[in-house]
Amino acid sequence: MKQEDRGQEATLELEPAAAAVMAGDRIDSLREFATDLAARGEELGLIGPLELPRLWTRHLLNSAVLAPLLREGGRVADIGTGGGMPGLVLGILRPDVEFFLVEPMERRCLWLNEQIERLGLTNTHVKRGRAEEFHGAFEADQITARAVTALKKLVPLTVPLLREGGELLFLKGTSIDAEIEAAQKTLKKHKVRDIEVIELGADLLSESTRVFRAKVGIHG
Ligand SMILES: C[S@@+](CC[C@H](N)C(=O)[O-])C[C@H]1O[C@@H](n2cnc3c(N)ncnc32)[C@H](O)[C@@H]1O
Repeated sequence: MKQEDRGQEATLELEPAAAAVMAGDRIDSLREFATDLAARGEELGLIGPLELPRLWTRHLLNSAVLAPLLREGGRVADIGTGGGMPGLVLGILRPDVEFFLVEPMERRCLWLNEQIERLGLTNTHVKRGRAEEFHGAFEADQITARAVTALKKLVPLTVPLLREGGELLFLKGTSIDAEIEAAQKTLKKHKVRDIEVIELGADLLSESTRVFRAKVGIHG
């Protein structure tokens, strides 16, 4: 084993027991993605140099907590997928759902398409461009996003991509209450209702995840 390989092995987080519980029979594909992301993610600018020791908990499983919230047979648009979180992870975990991964950066789209092909994910498709470029081009039942922008800007980018009665599911940090406060006018304007902030993963992960969940429109 080369010296640099030993160095990487020492810093990469061991797979937590929760991974197999959360991924079920999709665990092998999730492991394949984790291995490639750990090996090439930093070089490709997909994850920061400090992320390897928390790749599973902070990135892969933090994304995976959304999987049980996705509607069976529905269509999900993940906005700003970057290196794959949460959209590609969810595409692995929920083969019954169709995913559109919306990402403007060419290099990231190439990476996502490579992973989709390698893992044989026939349910997952990359849409290269900014969310606003797809307004009127397609509709989703649910929209996911992580670390793209604050709620006040994210809502106008995403709501036009949602069908009536569709749902927003945004992975957010501790700033979410302040973000909701700052976005009050925008939320009202875009008919965002039934707003909840839910904590997910507390039973399985050392760190739970905060999710902004809301419906959009008058019906459904
Ligand atoms: C900080 S990265 C987060 C990537 C990934 N969601 C994650 O959590 O690891 C933000 C991503 O959003 C993308 N992005 C920024 N503005 C966007 C827009 N208007 N529509 C779609 N994607 C956007 C960027 O290209 C980038 O890949």
